Order: sequence, then structure tokens, then C-alpha cells
Amino acid sequence: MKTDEICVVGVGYVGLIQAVGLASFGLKVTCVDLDPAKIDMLRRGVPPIFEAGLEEALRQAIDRGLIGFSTDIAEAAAAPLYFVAVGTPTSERTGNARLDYLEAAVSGIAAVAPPEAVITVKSTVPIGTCAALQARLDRDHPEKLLAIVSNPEFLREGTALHDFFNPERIVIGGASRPARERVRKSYAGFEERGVPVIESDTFTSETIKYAANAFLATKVTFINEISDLVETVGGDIDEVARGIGLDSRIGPQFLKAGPGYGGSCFPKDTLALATIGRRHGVQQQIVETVIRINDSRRFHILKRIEAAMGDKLSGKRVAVLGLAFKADTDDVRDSPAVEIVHALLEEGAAVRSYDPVAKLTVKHRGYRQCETIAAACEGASAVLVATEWGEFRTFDFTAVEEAVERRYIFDMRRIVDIKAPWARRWDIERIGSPLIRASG
Ligand SMILES: NC(=O)c1ccc[n+]([C@@H]2O[C@H](COP(=O)([O-])OP(=O)(O)OC[C@H]3O[C@@H](n4cnc5c(N)ncnc54)[C@H](O)[C@@H]3O)[C@@H](O)[C@H]2O)c1
Ligand SMILES: O=c1ccn([C@@H]2O[C@H](COP(=O)(O)OP(=O)(O)O[C@H]3O[C@H](CO)[C@@H](O)[C@H](O)[C@H]3O)[C@@H](O)[C@H]2O)c(=O)[nH]1
Repeated sequence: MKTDEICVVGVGYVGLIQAVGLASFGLKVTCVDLDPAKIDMLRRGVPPIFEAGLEEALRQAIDRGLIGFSTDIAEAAAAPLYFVAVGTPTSERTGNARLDYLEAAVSGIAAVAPPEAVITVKSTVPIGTCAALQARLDRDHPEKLLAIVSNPEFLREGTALHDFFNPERIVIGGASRPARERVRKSYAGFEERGVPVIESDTFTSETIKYAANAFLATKVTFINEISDLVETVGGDIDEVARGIGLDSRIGPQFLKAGPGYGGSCFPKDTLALATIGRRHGVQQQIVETVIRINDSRRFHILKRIEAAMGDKLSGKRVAVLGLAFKADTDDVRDSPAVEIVHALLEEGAAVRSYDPVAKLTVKHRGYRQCETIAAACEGASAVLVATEWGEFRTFDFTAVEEAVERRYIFDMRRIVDIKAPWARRWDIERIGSPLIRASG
């Protein structure tokens, strides 16, 4: 490896995008991941995740000879710059983010890295983590003068490559100015385009990441509560959202009412922030309330479905359209759709699901994954739209009218076309709206 090369450790949703993105700038990137199956796929140019544009970008990087893959960190032994993007999942015991993957990765890097190498933490980590890692490196490898830099990631799944190439800001935290500078240089192209760069200490940069996610989760939770109100008092939640979102102080994004936030980040990061607050005696009351409201939302949805189905789900068949936590991704981590599938099965319902890309590994007599919307709807007493995939927006439910047991849709994403001719023949209930009965 040449000394101007970069090593990315942990090539999941974040690391792989980072690696492919940096390679597209002409930088030479070595990717290291513990998972041999993932590395094997990547070597063959096959992305282990579903993400728009990723396959093409990966193949280009391979063809240009700018990206390599390994399960062995020693193969990246001369890199002056490392990016670490390993998972930091919730600890069941503490509620905080687990750091064992990160600590193992940083120890592995420190053992092989050349002197003065920079280890950049892209993983989302509890405030104080980077300072603690720096202290550990200074103690265990004093002769190497290794530097930790915090560089949180803000990409969204489903638009990850687009977000990598169009960041709204770059945050670089670290005690060492030359180390921050080295990370900053790898993003030079963005800065030339006017993307703001925030340089700070690591406490600030780690807090920015948690505060951003907690704020967005709060915004979603706020509109969901207003949506509950609209369901009862009347009105249209999408118009309410538009009406407030046009106020530039509020902004239009993250005001789509739905089943509650999910995914691998918001639930984990809000919980971690609340835990960090408590640990430091500074309770984050807004975030704690947001978590509580969001957690109870799935129960609220289930109650509405139960009420519409005559209070008994046992023995009934439900079609669930969508499994991913949102559209355009295959990620099912903390997916509201998946939680609803589990809840329905627990209530004794039989569930058939369909998702264009996401797959579930649930083994249950009452559960079947289908290859088409029509197959999922076969014999259903309720059709639940759980993820906002484009094909559900345009689907003509005339095609399944004869196949279903009852023409009833519960739309958790407010995307089915209620103005379409077929919609008059169905009972349609949506988050944020009262039941619209079939008009014949
Ligand atoms: N997914 C997102 O949208 C997103 C966005 C911003 C930030 N983040 C944060 O980035 C981090 C990574 O998230 P992700 O979704 O990419 O996770 P992921 O689970 O998709 O990928 C993590 C990868 O790290 C590998 N790994 C674990 N320990 C390793 C080690 N010691 N050496 C080498 N590889 C190792 C795993 O095999 C896995 O492939 C998390 O902290 C997350 O909170 C995620
Ligand atoms: O108006 C909205 C917007 C989002 N959501 C839900 O909120 C969750 C998160 O959505 P989104 O933010 O689009 O997806 P993520 O890929 O989880 O991205 C978030 O989490 C990442 C990991 O930290 C950050 O990098 C991103 O900036 C941050 O948006 C999902 O369940 C969405 O369905 C809504 O219900 N209504």
C-alpha cells in the first residue's frame, strides 16, 4: 500500500458509501470488514446492500483499480488515514451505544498503523468516546503519535450516494490540527463547492450528530401527534404539514405523518442521547418524551386495525405491503413494518407480506413472504401499507378485489391513491384521517 492511501474499516451502509465515494475522487481505498461473505461479494462487484447507484459506482471503482477488499487489517498497514464505520448498536443492558466493535477496530488499526496515522471515527458514538479512544492510544502506543478524529456521518439510507456527494455540512472534531487537516483534505472537492466545514473538539462533533438525529426524530414525532389530533377532530394532516412547513423557520422536511420513526439510527441514537443525559445528571426530557410517544405508536396503530376488523385478529389474514423501515432501502432494522408483522402474528393473525427488496427471516407458521402484491393480498381481511414504496402509490387495487376477503386498506404512509376510481369500492383508513367508507 502507498502512503497516500485510505483504509475504511467496516463496510456496511456507511463505510461502503464512504469508500466508493472517496474512490470516485481518485483516492485509493482499501476496505476491511470482518464479514468474509461481504468481502467476497464486494470483490465480485456485488453490493451486499440495496442502495441506488451503488452497484455502478462500485464497479467503476473496481475497474479503475481504486478499491480493494480484505478481511485482514494488516493489508492496510501503511495507510496514513483510516475511516472507521463499524456498528454501534444499542446495548440491551444500558440503552447506550455499544462500543465493542469500535474498540476492537481501533485496537486492530493501532497495531498496524504507521506513525502519525489518523483514525477517523464515522460511527455514531456517545459523547466523550473519541477523547477516551485518544487517551487509550496515547497510553498504549505513545511512540506512534496516532490521532483520533471525529467525523460524523449524516447520510440517509435510500439516498446514501446522493447524500455523500451533496453534503450540507462536514463536521470534523479533533484535538490535533494537522489530523483534522488531513481529514479535511480528503473532502477538498466539497469545500471548493462551498460546503460548510465545521471544525471543533470531539465533544462538540459527537453532540452535533446526536442532536441532529434527536431533533429530526422530534419533528417526526410532533407531526405524528398533530396527526392523531386531526384523526379525531377532522382535517387533513398533509395540508397541515404543508401549511406549517412553508414557514421557513419550520421547513417542509420531516413532517410526514406515519407509523413512527424507525431504522437503524433514530431509535438507537435517541435512546443513547437520553442515556448519556441521565448518566451526566442532565436529563433530556424532550428526547425521553419523544422516545415514549414513538414506542407507543405501534400499539396505537394495532388498536386501530383491530377496531376496524371487529376487535379480533385471531384467525384473520392480513396483507402487509412493505417491510423496509422506509422506501428505497432493504434495511429492516427497527422497521415499524416488521414490528407490526410480529404484533399481528402474536395476536393470532396470519400474515402475508410483500416488499420489492427487503427480506425477513421470521420463521412462523402463520407467516409467508410473497413475490407480488397480488399474492400477499390473497384472502386478506385487511391490506396494510407499511412502507412508502413507489409501486404502492400507483397500484390499482382493482386487480386484487376478487382475491381479498374484505376491501379494507390501512395506509400507514398516506400514499395510496384515494382519488383513483377503484378507491370508491374500498374502505380506506389512513394515519391522520378518519375511515373513508366504500361508496359502492
Ligand atoms: N446506516 C446509516 O444510515 C447511518 C448513517 C449515519 C451514521 N451511521 C452510523 O454509522 C455506523 C455504522 O452503521 P452501518 O449502518 O453502516 O452499520 P452496518 O452494520 O451496516 O456495518 C457495519 C460493518 O462493520 C463491520 N465490522 C464490525 N466490527 C468490525 C471490525 N472490528 N473490523 C472490521 N469490520 C467490522 C461489520 O461486519 C459490518 O459490515 C453506526 O455507528 C451508525 O450509527 C449509520
Ligand atoms: O417526514 C418523515 C421523515 C422520516 N420519517 C421516518 O423517520 C425514520 C428515519 O428516516 P430518515 O431520516 O429518512 O432515514 P435514515 O436513513 O434513518 O437517516 C437518519 O439517520 C441517519 C443515521 O444516523 C442520519 O445519518 C440521517 O441524517 C438521518 O436522516 C424512518 O422511519 C422514516 O420513515 C417519518 O416518519 N416522517
